[in-house]
Amino acid sequence: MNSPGNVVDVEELAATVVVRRASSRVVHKVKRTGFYDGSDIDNEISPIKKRKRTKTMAKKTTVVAKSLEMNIKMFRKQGEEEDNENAISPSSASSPFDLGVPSDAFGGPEFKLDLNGKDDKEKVKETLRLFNAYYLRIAQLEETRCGREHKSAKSASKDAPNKGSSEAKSKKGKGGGKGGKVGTAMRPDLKTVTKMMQTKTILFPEKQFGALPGIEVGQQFLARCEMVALGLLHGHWINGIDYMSTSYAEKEKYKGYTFPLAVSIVISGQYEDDVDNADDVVYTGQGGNDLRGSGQQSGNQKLVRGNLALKHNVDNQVPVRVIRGHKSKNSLCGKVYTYDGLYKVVNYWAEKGLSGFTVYKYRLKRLEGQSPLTTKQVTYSRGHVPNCISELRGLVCDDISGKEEAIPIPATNLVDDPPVPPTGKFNVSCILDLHCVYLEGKLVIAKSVVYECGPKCSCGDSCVNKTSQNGLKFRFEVFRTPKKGWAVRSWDFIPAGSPVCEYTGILMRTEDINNVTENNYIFDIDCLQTMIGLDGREQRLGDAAATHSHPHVDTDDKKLESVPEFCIDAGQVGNVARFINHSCDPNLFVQCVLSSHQNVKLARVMLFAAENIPPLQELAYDYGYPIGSVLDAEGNVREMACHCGADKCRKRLF
Ligand SMILES: C[S@@+](CC[C@H](N)C(=O)[O-])C[C@H]1O[C@@H](n2cnc3c(N)ncnc32)[C@H](O)[C@@H]1O
Repeated sequence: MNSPGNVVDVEELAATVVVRRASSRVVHKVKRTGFYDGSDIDNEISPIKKRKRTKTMAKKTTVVAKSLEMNIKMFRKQGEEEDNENAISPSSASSPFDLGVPSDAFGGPEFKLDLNGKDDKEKVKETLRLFNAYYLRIAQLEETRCGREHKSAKSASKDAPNKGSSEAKSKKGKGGGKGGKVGTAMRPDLKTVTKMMQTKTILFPEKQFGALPGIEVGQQFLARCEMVALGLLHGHWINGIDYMSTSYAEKEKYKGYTFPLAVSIVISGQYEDDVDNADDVVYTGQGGNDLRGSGQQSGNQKLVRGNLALKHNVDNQVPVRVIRGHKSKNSLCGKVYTYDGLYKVVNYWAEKGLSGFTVYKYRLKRLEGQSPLTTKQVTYSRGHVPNCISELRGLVCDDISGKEEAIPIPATNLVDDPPVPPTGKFNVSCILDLHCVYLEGKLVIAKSVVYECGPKCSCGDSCVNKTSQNGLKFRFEVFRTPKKGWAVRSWDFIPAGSPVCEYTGILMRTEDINNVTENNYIFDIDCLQTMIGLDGREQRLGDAAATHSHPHVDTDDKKLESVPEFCIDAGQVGNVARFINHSCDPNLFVQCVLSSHQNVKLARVMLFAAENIPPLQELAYDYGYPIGSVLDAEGNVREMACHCGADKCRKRLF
């Protein structure tokens, strides 16, 4: 496979243009999607090429073009000077990644990282969780800062209209805020990396070649910075090649190796199909690109920096880690990155490229004995992500929601003979109408309770503090499993922290269902119990203030109510959540949400993505039953075997 356009990630580069140009815009983006999704990159760059423009568009385009030019210059200079070392560096005085946020902004429990006693996989998970926590907090702070500065710049220009607004202009130009100027907001993801460097929470801070423990083939990332946070990628958030510089030659453990030496490459594949023959790759080196996204060469490539490093991988027989970018509408820069494992750099050569300039090519061959490529797994083992419902094998129902949800939820059954559809009535919200703290529409960790704006708030439908009320965002499928009955998966990539769905059903008093023995669809609304850590329940992390000031949490409640007063019974009626199974290593977490009322005993129950979830991976949360806590009608302890398949499976559901 030939992999064009892997020299520089122009989309990443362009993203910085947009962000620097107008902070308020970025904030808007961040608000809408959580991660800056880069969806306006094309809109920003392509106008350069468009002939028909309005006057405003032409002006806007000039600004963008100038900014792009500046970024390109900065990028080139950086590339020349830095030899790829620490391109994202908190120590650099002129670093565009200065944090500029109050140091007390990160006091919450979500910013703690304790890797003691954790295995490699858990360390990766925890580090990514921390990345998300920092990211969302920083995005929120940026939003506040930019809003404040724009407001003060505006009022300054109002106050001094006759001075040619020089004061206002200077305010606008220089910006009073820490860590950025008005109109020069920085990307929260880059700031997040800086924060993680400062707090020494990058998982593998030292560059090293080879596989990194806990990072598995097929793991997906929303942004390059997530990979930087782990150490999978290091220095550069734009370059396609990350390498160890000549300074490593002085280290004893690298005696005998020639440096620079490449550790990872990013292939910015444009199409899913690119990966079909992905065991064998011809990779184009770096340099000589016009950096404008045309993919065209505008000069000769040289055998320096990353290109020289890859040559040394051939000479030293050192493999590189390969990361592929795939288009995705849910992600920063419109891409999701997948770690595809280690590749041997077999050989290299120089040739005249299509534009007549010299390019370096490297043949890469995937090392044997690694887990199969996930894209192949998706295609051949798990079945490929269908384009439409008619492609589904074993289809037993077109839409279990009966058009109640905006996106249909098909059900498939390749297990039963004859195949049967799931039973039960569908309902999008809890029957008996019951009814915050979102950071950019996402949550990275369960809080005691999240307060959302309700229907009586004047904020309107577009309010970001109504995230859980906006219906399904992802395409789900209910499918039959051999050992767990029905299960749910998504056809879309689900970014960490996204609301997935609510758990709906009939709202019941717990005492009324206590005599019902066989109902596997009861969800205790145990928000109060988890808030105050009753009955051995794990106390959810959250702001203590909310807990203590809550009108429905008083001392008597604490004493009396170790059993939740209410529950949601989805046995007969419910939505897609009733088919979501338990896992001892879950990819979802449970969150209590209050919106139209303040009674925590009747909170809504939402499921959120605990990590980046690739398409077709089964969705699951931890049911959280303490072993021995479920009794039958005679009071005997009931047992149920767990078939979640997690490495650390507890073997019993209850
Ligand atoms: C809320 S329902 C989930 C959907 C269910 N699988 C179905 O077919 O409708 C909960 C029930 O699913 C099954 N289940 C969920 N997770 C399981 C697991 N990890 N291992 C075994 N059974 C599981 C158990 O029967 C459990 O009582």
